[in-house]
Amino acid sequence: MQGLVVSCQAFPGEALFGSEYMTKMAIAACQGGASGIRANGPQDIAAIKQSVSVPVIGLMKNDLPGFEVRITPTLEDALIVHRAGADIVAIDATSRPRPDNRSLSETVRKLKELGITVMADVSTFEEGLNAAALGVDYISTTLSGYTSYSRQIKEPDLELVARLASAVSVPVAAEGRIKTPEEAAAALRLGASLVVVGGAITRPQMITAAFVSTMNQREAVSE
Ligand SMILES: CC(=O)N[C@H](C=O)[C@@H](O)[C@H](O)[C@H](O)COP(=O)(O)O
Repeated sequence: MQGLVVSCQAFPGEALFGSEYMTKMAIAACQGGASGIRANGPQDIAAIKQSVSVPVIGLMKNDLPGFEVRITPTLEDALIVHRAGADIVAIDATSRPRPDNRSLSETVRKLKELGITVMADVSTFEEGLNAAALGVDYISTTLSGYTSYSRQIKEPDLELVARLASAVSVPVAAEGRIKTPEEAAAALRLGASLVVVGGAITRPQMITAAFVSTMNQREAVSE
């Protein structure tokens, strides 16, 4: 898979929460030329798979008390995502403790034994190298800025994209805080095979808030 992957995710409390809305988002993304969809939870994954022909990267966000890992944190979660029909299963590929007490390496080994295609969501260069050595199929910069020890920047971490793309042989996805087509194109120039864009395409409340905030700043300047 190459090109633009649109992440279609909404959570309880968001106006577009629900598989029906996420499926429509996925169809709209495909009409616009998306090469893939990223989706959360077995219901959304199964519904989207029935409606689009592009590959689906599935994950399962699971917030378990006492654990920081939340993107498909256990082997069982990964198998649920796989059974729901995901073509690629995205998992947290940090070394933080996992709720099922399995190491990342054991989790990847079991998934690969089952022939499952794995995307490693990482927050640092070292985590990317480690994931590549474990035999994952894709590496994504998803978690940069979302672990306490990774780079904390407001922009997409294109430096991490470039470093990983030049160091590993598996495809690298640029993911996280990509807001403009120009940033997405820059990620490709830096070596990304895929660019995953979520909120900037599929979260209208976030897009609206960005408009409102910038408009308010301009008003404040002209007052
Ligand atoms: C950190 C985390 O939990 N990321 C999640 C991963 O699936 C999603 O909440 C993001 O929307 C996705 O990564 C796309 O990123 P952005 O919405 O910034 O384009």
